[in-house]
Parts: sequence; C-alpha cells; structure tokens
Amino acid sequence: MKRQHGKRSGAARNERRKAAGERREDDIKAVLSGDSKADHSGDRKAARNSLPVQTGQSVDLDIVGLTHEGEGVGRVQGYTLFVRGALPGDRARAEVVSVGKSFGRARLTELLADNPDRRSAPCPIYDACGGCQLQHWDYAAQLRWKRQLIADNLSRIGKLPVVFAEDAERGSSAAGADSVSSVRASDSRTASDSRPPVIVHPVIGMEDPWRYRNKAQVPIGSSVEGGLISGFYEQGSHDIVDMDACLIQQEPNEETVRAVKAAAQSLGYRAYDRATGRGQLRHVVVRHAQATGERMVVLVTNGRDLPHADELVALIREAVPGLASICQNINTAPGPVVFGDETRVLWGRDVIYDEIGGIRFAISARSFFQVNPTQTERLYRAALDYAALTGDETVFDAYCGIGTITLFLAQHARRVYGVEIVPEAIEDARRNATINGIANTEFAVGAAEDILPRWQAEGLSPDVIVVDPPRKGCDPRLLDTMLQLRPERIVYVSCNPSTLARDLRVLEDGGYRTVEVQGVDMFPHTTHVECCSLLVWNGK
Ligand SMILES: C[S@@+](CC[C@H](N)C(=O)[O-])C[C@H]1O[C@@H](n2cnc3c(N)ncnc32)[C@H](O)[C@@H]1O
Repeated sequence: MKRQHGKRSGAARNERRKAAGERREDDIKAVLSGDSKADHSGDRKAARNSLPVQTGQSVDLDIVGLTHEGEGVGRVQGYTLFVRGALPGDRARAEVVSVGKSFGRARLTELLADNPDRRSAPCPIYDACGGCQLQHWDYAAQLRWKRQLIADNLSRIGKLPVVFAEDAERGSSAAGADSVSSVRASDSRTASDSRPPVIVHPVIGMEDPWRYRNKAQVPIGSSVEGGLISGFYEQGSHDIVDMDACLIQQEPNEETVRAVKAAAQSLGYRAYDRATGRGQLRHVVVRHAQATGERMVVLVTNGRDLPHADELVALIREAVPGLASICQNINTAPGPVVFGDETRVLWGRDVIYDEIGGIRFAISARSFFQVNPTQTERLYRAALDYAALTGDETVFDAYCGIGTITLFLAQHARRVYGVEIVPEAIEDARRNATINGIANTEFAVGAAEDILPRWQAEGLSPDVIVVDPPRKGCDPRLLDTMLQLRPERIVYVSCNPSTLARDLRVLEDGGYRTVEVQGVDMFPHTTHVECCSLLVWNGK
C-alpha cells in the first residue's frame, strides 16, 4: 500500500484532522443551538470544564447505538460519546479524543465485552478506508440495524407510528410494545391516533453481500517515487491511499483501474495536484455492466489536452476485455466535484448497455445508474408493486435518471412521464425507451420542482407519482405540487431515511398516509440503506 507524495507529517495531519473535527462539531453545535455564528470561546471553555469527561481520559461505557457514520454511541453520566469501531452490545474502554457541549468522540482502546455479532473485517485496509463502516458486523445484524434505523427515522423525524411487519401480523402495534423487534413509538406525534401504524418490513439483503458495486470512481495521485497511485481518500482527509482491491467492488472494475493506471504511467501521465492545479489525470471512473459484461472507462482530466491519447487508448483496449467505451471528461474546477460538464468519446460508444429485469439500459458517463444491480431489480419490483398499476394509469416519475423505474412502470401503465435534471441522462432515457420498444413514455429535462408544475398547468393529472430523489430529498416546491396534484398513490424511493421521514411528514400533513416501507440493502457493509415507501391519499 503506497501513500501519496507530499503528505504532511503525522502530527500535522492529526492537527488538521482535529481542527476539521472541531470545525465540524462547532457546525453541529451551531445548528443545534440555532446560532450559525456561535463564537463564545470563553463560554465554551467554561462549559467544557463542567463536562463529565475530559480529553485524554479513559472511560468504560456500554455501546447502545450506532451513528449514521457507523460510530458506536455510548454514554458516560448521560454525556454522549461516539466511538469508532464499537458496536451496539459492546462494553468498551475508550480514550476521549475530543469533547463538545453536546457530545464527544473517543478512540476504542479495548473491548471489555464483545458483541456476539462482531466479526473480523475481511478487508485488509478496512481501518484506513472510509468506504465501508460495518464490515466488522455480522451481515444479518447489519440488516436488523438498518431496519431499526428506518423505523427510528420515521418515528423521530416523521413523527409516525411504526410497527414491524411480523408484529403487525400478530396484531401488536408498536405503541407501548417493548419487544426487541418492536419499534419505540413513544415520541411519535400520532402514536395515539386511530390510524394504523406504518409497517416496516425486514430489509431485503443480498445472498452474497460482496463484490456488488458496478462502478468505481477513484482519485489519482502521485507516489513518493513519482508514480501514479489510485485508491481511496484516507478517513477524514484528502490523502490518497494506493489500493487496487476493494471487496465490495466487482472484480472487472479493479482489473480495469489497474490497466488504466499502468497505461497512463507508461506514457508519463502526471496526477492532478490540487495545490498547484498542475497534472492531467484527476479521476478514473470505470463501469461494468453486470448483465452484458461491457465496460466503460472515463478519464477525468484537468483540461482538454490529452497527449498520446491514441497510444493511451490502444494500451487500455489491449488490456481490458469487454471494453465498449473510453471517454474523457474535462474538469478544470478546483473543487472536489468529480465530473466537469464536458464529456467526449475517445474510443467506442458514448454508452455501455446493461439489463435489469429484462429491460436494456444505455448508460453514459455521467448518468446515474444504481450501483448494485442485483438489489436494484428488487427495489424496482417493490416500487412497481406499490404503484399497483392496472394499465390505465398516468404516472409521473420524478428524478428518473436514465428512465429505469419509468420503463419498469411503463409496461403496466397507460403513460409515464419522467423528469430528470441531467440532460445526458434524459438522452439515455429516450434511447432506452426506443431500444426496448416502449412507446408510452415522455421525458423532460429540468428540475422536478419546475417541471411538475408545468405538467400540472398543461392539465396532466397523475394517478401515481413516483419520486426517487438524491440524498437531500424532495424540493419543498415539488412536495407542494404533489399535494396539489393529489394522486391516489405516491411511491417514494429514497437512499436517505432521514430526509424520507422529513418529506413523509409533509405529505402526511397534506392528507397522505404512509402505509408501508420496504428497505432494500443496496450498500452492504456501509451504513446506507435504500427505502421504498407507499403512501395513499387519506382524504382531507
Ligand atoms: C437517486 S437518483 C435516481 C435515478 C433513477 N430513479 C434510478 O433509479 O436510476 C436521483 C436522480 O435525480 C437527479 N436529480 C437531482 N436533482 C434533481 C432535480 N431537482 N430534479 C430532477 N432530477 C434531479 C439526479 O441527477 C439523479 O439522476
């Protein structure tokens, strides 16, 4: 494992991390206190001195929860500490590394009592890499935790009464129940309402939860010797750790990245240096289509000029089987965003083809395509199931990407309208409708919050609306329009249970009832989980 050239000393790095951590903590505190310019350093010192723990202190604590970032949560005299590497059920010894008014962080030094579900993480670089957070936890336990996470968000943020599906079958509502599988509903605003609680199903897991990712997006850096390295950003920093193997990545992607790196290295390419703005290669993005075996390489470069482009293409083609596309994306912006606006084809097609549920999809360099194809089909089937289409319906699919859910739905509806903000994705969506012979779809480029009001003004009236927004959830204007359009059903697909819960609250207040939520584990060994939720018009 090589490390990036130009790294600062360990002490400097620790200082930097500490400062970043404190900034972040202050940000959180400011949000909690509602004071975005909080700078009361005198008050802060006094408050810290009155805390039950101090930096450097060794504490023993029971771990009772897990944060969204995968840190164990424990308490010392009511004060919350986050302990990386600790799991719920552990009794841990930890050294306090930072303290804030509301919570602090501690470093796990010893496990005093082990969680029976603890496993040794199979990945050799697990501790340094920030990609996975849960490899040290039995997979079934991960799935149980993700379900609880969904339920907790619905309950705490959405203020919804919730029940686990098996408890609902037994007839016991979550309100007041305290069995392990039951969900606390004590803080649910509507827990005492007569409405039935939201049913939370077991999260659908993978039979083999490894090697699932069909896309790798790796930053390129320079080694001390001046060679190219690629891998991942070390936890909490922008230092690249050179690494070719990742246990959640499909193997063809690893092979492709290795080949691209070797080809670029042999032609003397330099890695982009954020500090100086010099060097050509910023990122290598590779995709592997699981169903067809096709592969795509996208070289993200710091400018249009790509010396020896023909030789580079020839070397990559020679080394990578199944290659269908080599693209160059140009990104001259100084920030951390991976892609620039311009993409051009260096060799082959501008897309690769993959299939999900018997539908063929063209995928271009910048288009969103779910990273776990096995689970994607399960997710889309859940969405289709909740849409309960008979063939007569008008459906809106907001945040449609390359039209994946749109085409699943279109086979069972009268007409489906898709909207998506990335123009290339809509080009792909139109192409996808054509290649699958699906003629009852229409696509628009734009923000869903702008396009739905336009469709409404044109007199369109959906029976079902499907939304699948990015992590930040739906724009409030979109939620407002959905409430005005008042479809019979809303299917809300989400990769973030907290923004899902926030938006469900808005829709509930507007007259919808959340019936059930199906979690699908798209991202095993990480703290992420995908949800598919069904809402029906409740009448108001
Ligand atoms: C989670 S992805 C879902 C894509 C698609 N449903 C799928 O499963 O492949 C969210 C999509 O929303 C798009 N997007 C982000 N903000 C948007 C907005 N305001 N309006 C429409 N689309 C947006 C993104 O480009 C991305 O393709």
